[in-house]
Amino acid sequence: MIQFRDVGKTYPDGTVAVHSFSYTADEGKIVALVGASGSGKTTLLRMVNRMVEPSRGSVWVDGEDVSTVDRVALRRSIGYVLQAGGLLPHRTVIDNVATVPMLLGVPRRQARMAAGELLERVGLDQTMGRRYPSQLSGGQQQRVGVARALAANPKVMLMDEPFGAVDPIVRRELQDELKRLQSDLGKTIILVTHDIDEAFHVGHEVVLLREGGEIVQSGVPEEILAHPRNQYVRDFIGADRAERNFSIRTIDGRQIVIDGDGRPAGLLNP
Ligand SMILES: Nc1ncnc2c1ncn2[C@@H]1O[C@H](COP(=O)(O)OP(=O)(O)OP(=O)(O)O)[C@@H](O)[C@H]1O
Repeated sequence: MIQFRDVGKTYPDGTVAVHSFSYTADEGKIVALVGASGSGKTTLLRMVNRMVEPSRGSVWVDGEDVSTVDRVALRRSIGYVLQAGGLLPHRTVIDNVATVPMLLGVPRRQARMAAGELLERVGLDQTMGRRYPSQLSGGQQQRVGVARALAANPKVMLMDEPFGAVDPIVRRELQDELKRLQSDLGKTIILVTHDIDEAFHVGHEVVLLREGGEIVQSGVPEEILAHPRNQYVRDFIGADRAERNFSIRTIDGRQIVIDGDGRPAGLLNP
Protein backbone atom coordinates (compact mmCIF):
# COMPACT_ATOMS: atom_id res chain seq x y z
CA MET A 1 0.00 0.00 0.00
CA ILE A 2 1.25 3.47 -0.84
CA GLN A 3 -0.08 6.42 1.09
CA PHE A 4 0.43 10.06 0.28
CA ARG A 5 -0.35 12.06 3.40
CA ASP A 6 -0.93 15.70 2.64
CA VAL A 7 2.26 16.00 0.59
CA GLY A 8 3.37 19.20 -1.08
CA LYS A 9 6.37 20.24 -3.11
CA THR A 10 7.82 23.66 -3.73
CA TYR A 11 10.98 23.53 -5.83
CA PRO A 12 13.93 25.76 -4.86
CA ASP A 13 13.03 28.30 -7.58
CA GLY A 14 9.66 28.80 -5.91
CA THR A 15 7.58 26.67 -8.30
CA VAL A 16 4.75 25.03 -6.39
CA ALA A 17 4.44 21.69 -8.20
CA VAL A 18 2.08 20.16 -5.63
CA HIS A 19 0.04 22.08 -3.06
CA SER A 20 -1.48 19.35 -0.95
CA PHE A 21 -2.12 15.81 -2.11
CA SER A 22 -3.51 12.89 -0.18
CA TYR A 23 -4.26 9.51 -1.67
CA THR A 24 -3.97 5.82 -0.85
CA ALA A 25 -3.04 3.28 -3.49
CA ASP A 26 -4.21 -0.10 -2.27
CA GLU A 27 -2.01 -3.15 -2.38
CA GLY A 28 -2.11 -5.12 -5.61
CA LYS A 29 -3.74 -2.35 -7.63
CA ILE A 30 -2.67 -0.23 -10.57
CA VAL A 31 -3.34 3.44 -9.92
CA ALA A 32 -3.01 5.73 -12.92
CA LEU A 33 -2.11 9.36 -12.29
CA VAL A 34 -3.29 11.28 -15.29
CA GLY A 35 -3.34 14.98 -16.03
CA ALA A 36 -2.08 17.77 -18.20
CA SER A 37 1.60 18.52 -18.57
CA GLY A 38 2.94 20.20 -15.44
CA SER A 39 0.16 18.97 -13.14
CA GLY A 40 2.72 17.40 -10.79
CA LYS A 41 2.44 13.72 -11.74
CA THR A 42 6.17 13.01 -11.96
CA THR A 43 6.85 15.02 -8.83
CA LEU A 44 4.34 12.88 -6.91
CA LEU A 45 5.71 9.62 -8.32
CA ARG A 46 9.28 10.52 -7.40
CA MET A 47 8.29 11.29 -3.84
CA VAL A 48 7.63 7.57 -3.38
CA ASN A 49 11.26 6.54 -3.98
CA ARG A 50 12.70 9.79 -2.62
CA MET A 51 14.03 11.11 -5.88
CA VAL A 52 12.02 14.16 -4.80
CA GLU A 53 11.71 15.06 -1.13
CA PRO A 54 8.34 16.56 -0.24
CA SER A 55 8.33 20.05 1.25
CA ARG A 56 5.47 18.98 3.48
CA GLY A 57 3.64 15.81 4.41
CA SER A 58 4.89 12.24 4.09
CA VAL A 59 4.71 9.17 1.90
CA TRP A 60 4.22 5.74 3.44
CA VAL A 61 4.91 2.42 1.77
CA ASP A 62 3.61 -0.66 3.55
CA GLY A 63 3.25 1.18 6.82
CA GLU A 64 6.69 2.77 6.74
CA ASP A 65 7.42 6.47 6.32
CA VAL A 66 9.84 6.48 3.37
CA SER A 67 11.76 9.44 4.80
CA THR A 68 13.04 7.08 7.49
CA VAL A 69 14.32 4.50 4.98
CA ASP A 70 17.83 4.68 3.52
CA ARG A 71 17.49 6.30 0.12
CA VAL A 72 19.64 3.85 -1.84
CA ALA A 73 18.02 0.83 -0.24
CA LEU A 74 14.60 2.32 -0.91
CA ARG A 75 15.33 2.91 -4.58
CA ARG A 76 16.59 -0.62 -5.03
CA SER A 77 13.49 -2.01 -3.39
CA ILE A 78 11.06 -0.14 -5.64
CA GLY A 79 10.82 -0.84 -9.37
CA TYR A 80 11.08 2.26 -11.50
CA VAL A 81 10.24 2.29 -15.20
CA LEU A 82 10.84 5.34 -17.33
CA GLN A 83 9.87 6.39 -20.80
CA ALA A 84 12.18 4.68 -23.34
CA GLY A 85 13.21 2.16 -20.71
CA GLY A 86 16.01 4.26 -19.19
CA LEU A 87 18.47 1.45 -19.92
CA LEU A 88 22.24 1.61 -19.48
CA PRO A 89 23.52 1.86 -23.07
CA HIS A 90 26.91 0.21 -22.51
CA ARG A 91 25.58 -2.87 -20.78
CA THR A 92 23.96 -5.82 -22.49
CA VAL A 93 20.25 -6.36 -22.02
CA ILE A 94 20.80 -9.25 -19.62
CA ASP A 95 23.19 -7.16 -17.51
CA ASN A 96 20.72 -4.30 -17.47
CA VAL A 97 18.16 -6.63 -15.95
CA ALA A 98 20.59 -8.40 -13.60
CA THR A 99 22.32 -5.31 -12.19
CA VAL A 100 20.03 -4.48 -9.28
CA PRO A 101 19.75 -8.07 -7.99
CA MET A 102 23.56 -8.29 -8.14
CA LEU A 103 23.84 -5.05 -6.18
CA LEU A 104 21.48 -6.62 -3.68
CA GLY A 105 23.88 -9.55 -3.28
CA VAL A 106 22.50 -12.18 -5.66
CA PRO A 107 25.43 -14.12 -7.24
CA ARG A 108 26.09 -13.12 -10.85
CA ARG A 109 25.21 -16.47 -12.43
CA GLN A 110 21.97 -16.73 -10.55
CA ALA A 111 21.04 -13.11 -11.27
CA ARG A 112 21.64 -13.60 -14.99
CA MET A 113 19.58 -16.78 -15.06
CA ALA A 114 16.70 -15.05 -13.33
CA ALA A 115 17.08 -12.13 -15.75
CA GLY A 116 16.71 -14.51 -18.70
CA GLU A 117 13.48 -15.83 -17.24
CA LEU A 118 12.21 -12.31 -16.71
CA LEU A 119 12.91 -11.45 -20.34
CA GLU A 120 10.67 -14.32 -21.34
CA ARG A 121 8.06 -13.22 -18.87
CA VAL A 122 7.80 -9.84 -20.59
CA GLY A 123 7.63 -11.50 -23.99
CA LEU A 124 11.23 -11.33 -25.19
CA ASP A 125 13.38 -14.18 -26.41
CA GLN A 126 16.28 -14.95 -24.10
CA THR A 127 18.72 -14.49 -26.97
CA MET A 128 17.91 -10.77 -26.88
CA GLY A 129 19.86 -10.71 -23.63
CA ARG A 130 23.15 -10.59 -25.51
CA ARG A 131 22.26 -7.43 -27.38
CA TYR A 132 22.81 -3.84 -26.35
CA PRO A 133 19.78 -1.59 -25.85
CA SER A 134 20.47 0.31 -29.08
CA GLN A 135 20.04 -2.97 -30.97
CA LEU A 136 16.41 -3.28 -29.84
CA SER A 137 13.26 -1.61 -31.06
CA GLY A 138 11.58 0.97 -28.84
CA GLY A 139 8.90 -1.50 -27.76
CA GLN A 140 11.51 -4.14 -26.92
CA GLN A 141 13.45 -1.60 -24.87
CA GLN A 142 10.29 -0.81 -22.94
CA ARG A 143 9.84 -4.49 -22.17
CA VAL A 144 13.41 -4.69 -20.93
CA GLY A 145 12.67 -1.67 -18.74
CA VAL A 146 9.74 -3.53 -17.21
CA ALA A 147 11.84 -6.70 -16.75
CA ARG A 148 14.54 -4.65 -15.06
CA ALA A 149 12.06 -3.09 -12.69
CA LEU A 150 10.70 -6.55 -11.84
CA ALA A 151 14.16 -8.02 -11.26
CA ALA A 152 14.46 -7.06 -7.63
CA ASN A 153 10.98 -8.52 -7.08
CA PRO A 154 9.64 -5.25 -5.70
CA LYS A 155 6.23 -5.03 -4.12
CA VAL A 156 5.85 -1.58 -5.54
CA MET A 157 6.50 -0.34 -9.04
CA LEU A 158 6.54 3.23 -10.29
CA MET A 159 6.05 3.81 -13.99
CA ASP A 160 6.53 7.22 -15.58
CA GLU A 161 5.04 7.37 -19.09
CA PRO A 162 6.48 3.88 -19.62
CA PHE A 163 4.99 3.39 -23.07
CA GLY A 164 5.19 6.96 -24.29
CA ALA A 165 7.77 6.37 -26.97
CA VAL A 166 6.07 3.65 -29.01
CA ASP A 167 3.39 3.52 -31.67
CA PRO A 168 -0.26 2.96 -30.70
CA ILE A 169 -0.34 -0.75 -31.58
CA VAL A 170 2.78 -1.67 -29.63
CA ARG A 171 1.58 0.61 -26.87
CA ARG A 172 -1.67 -1.33 -26.53
CA GLU A 173 0.27 -4.63 -26.55
CA LEU A 174 2.51 -3.39 -23.77
CA GLN A 175 -0.46 -2.15 -21.76
CA ASP A 176 -2.09 -5.58 -22.05
CA GLU A 177 1.18 -7.23 -21.07
CA LEU A 178 1.41 -5.01 -18.02
CA LYS A 179 -2.13 -5.90 -16.97
CA ARG A 180 -1.35 -9.59 -17.34
CA LEU A 181 1.87 -9.33 -15.38
CA GLN A 182 0.20 -7.34 -12.68
CA SER A 183 -2.62 -9.81 -12.23
CA ASP A 184 -0.06 -12.66 -12.11
CA LEU A 185 2.33 -10.96 -9.74
CA GLY A 186 0.03 -8.72 -7.70
CA LYS A 187 2.34 -5.70 -7.58
CA THR A 188 1.17 -2.32 -6.42
CA ILE A 189 1.79 0.02 -9.33
CA ILE A 190 1.55 3.77 -9.76
CA LEU A 191 1.58 4.69 -13.42
CA VAL A 192 1.91 8.25 -14.67
CA THR A 193 0.48 9.09 -18.04
CA HIS A 194 -1.00 12.01 -19.89
CA ASP A 195 -3.06 9.58 -21.97
CA ILE A 196 -6.53 9.18 -20.51
CA ASP A 197 -7.24 6.11 -22.63
CA GLU A 198 -4.14 4.43 -21.22
CA ALA A 199 -5.21 5.40 -17.70
CA PHE A 200 -8.67 3.90 -18.19
CA HIS A 201 -7.32 0.79 -19.88
CA VAL A 202 -4.71 -0.20 -17.30
CA GLY A 203 -5.77 1.58 -14.11
CA HIS A 204 -7.91 -0.13 -11.50
CA GLU A 205 -8.21 3.40 -10.22
CA VAL A 206 -7.64 6.66 -12.00
CA VAL A 207 -6.62 9.93 -10.36
CA LEU A 208 -7.22 12.91 -12.57
CA LEU A 209 -5.00 15.86 -11.67
CA ARG A 210 -4.80 19.49 -12.57
CA GLU A 211 -2.07 22.03 -11.83
CA GLY A 212 -0.58 21.93 -8.39
CA GLY A 213 -1.36 18.24 -8.01
CA GLU A 214 -5.00 19.02 -7.31
CA ILE A 215 -7.26 15.97 -7.60
CA VAL A 216 -10.16 16.82 -9.86
CA GLN A 217 -11.69 13.36 -9.64
CA SER A 218 -10.57 9.91 -8.64
CA GLY A 219 -12.17 6.50 -8.73
CA VAL A 220 -12.64 3.43 -10.88
CA PRO A 221 -12.71 4.16 -14.62
CA GLU A 222 -16.39 3.21 -15.00
CA GLU A 223 -17.38 5.67 -12.31
CA ILE A 224 -15.44 8.56 -13.84
CA LEU A 225 -16.74 7.79 -17.31
CA ALA A 226 -20.32 7.46 -16.10
CA HIS A 227 -20.27 10.44 -13.75
CA PRO A 228 -17.65 13.00 -14.70
CA ARG A 229 -17.65 15.48 -11.84
CA ASN A 230 -17.40 18.68 -13.84
CA GLN A 231 -16.68 20.21 -17.22
CA TYR A 232 -12.91 19.91 -16.70
CA VAL A 233 -13.26 16.14 -16.35
CA ARG A 234 -15.67 15.96 -19.26
CA ASP A 235 -13.21 17.87 -21.44
CA PHE A 236 -10.32 15.72 -20.32
CA ILE A 237 -12.00 12.39 -20.94
CA GLY A 238 -13.51 13.62 -24.15
CA ALA A 239 -17.03 12.88 -22.95
CA ASP A 240 -18.38 15.49 -25.30
CA ARG A 241 -16.38 14.20 -28.21
CA ALA A 242 -18.19 12.11 -30.76
CA GLU A 243 -15.82 9.17 -30.42
CA ARG A 244 -16.98 8.37 -26.89
CA ASN A 245 -20.59 7.97 -27.95
CA PHE A 246 -20.00 4.46 -29.16
CA SER A 247 -22.70 2.13 -30.33
CA ILE A 248 -22.54 -1.41 -31.67
CA ARG A 249 -23.98 -2.60 -34.94
CA THR A 250 -24.03 -6.16 -36.18
CA ILE A 251 -23.17 -6.55 -39.85
CA ASP A 252 -22.84 -10.00 -41.41
CA GLY A 253 -22.60 -11.53 -37.96
CA ARG A 254 -19.69 -9.31 -36.87
CA GLN A 255 -20.09 -6.76 -34.14
CA ILE A 256 -18.81 -3.42 -35.33
CA VAL A 257 -18.23 -0.50 -32.99
CA ILE A 258 -19.60 2.73 -34.45
CA ASP A 259 -18.51 6.13 -33.16
CA GLY A 260 -20.76 9.12 -32.63
CA ASP A 261 -20.14 10.34 -36.17
CA GLY A 262 -21.40 7.03 -37.56
CA ARG A 263 -17.92 5.84 -38.54
CA PRO A 264 -16.73 2.30 -37.80
CA ALA A 265 -14.22 2.48 -34.95
CA GLY A 266 -13.31 -1.20 -34.65
CA LEU A 267 -14.47 -4.76 -34.22
CA LEU A 268 -15.75 -6.27 -31.01
CA ASN A 269 -14.22 -9.67 -30.24
CA PRO A 270 -12.55 -9.97 -33.65
N1 LIG B 1 13.45 20.59 -10.55
C1 LIG B 1 12.47 21.47 -10.74
N2 LIG B 1 12.64 22.77 -10.46
C2 LIG B 1 11.64 23.67 -10.62
N3 LIG B 1 10.41 23.35 -11.09
C3 LIG B 1 10.19 22.06 -11.39
C4 LIG B 1 11.19 21.07 -11.26
N4 LIG B 1 10.66 19.88 -11.66
C5 LIG B 1 9.40 20.13 -12.04
N5 LIG B 1 9.11 21.45 -11.89
C6 LIG B 1 7.83 22.11 -12.16
O1 LIG B 1 6.84 21.52 -11.34
C7 LIG B 1 5.61 21.41 -12.04
C8 LIG B 1 5.16 19.96 -12.07
O2 LIG B 1 6.11 19.20 -12.81
P1 LIG B 1 5.96 17.62 -13.02
O3 LIG B 1 7.13 17.18 -13.84
O4 LIG B 1 5.76 16.99 -11.71
O5 LIG B 1 4.62 17.56 -13.86
P2 LIG B 1 4.04 16.42 -14.78
O6 LIG B 1 2.58 16.42 -14.52
O7 LIG B 1 4.77 15.16 -14.56
O8 LIG B 1 4.34 17.00 -16.22
P3 LIG B 1 4.65 16.25 -17.62
O9 LIG B 1 3.41 15.50 -17.99
O10 LIG B 1 4.93 17.40 -18.53
O11 LIG B 1 5.86 15.37 -17.38
C9 LIG B 1 5.84 22.01 -13.42
O12 LIG B 1 5.42 23.34 -13.41
C10 LIG B 1 7.35 21.94 -13.57
O13 LIG B 1 7.83 22.96 -14.41
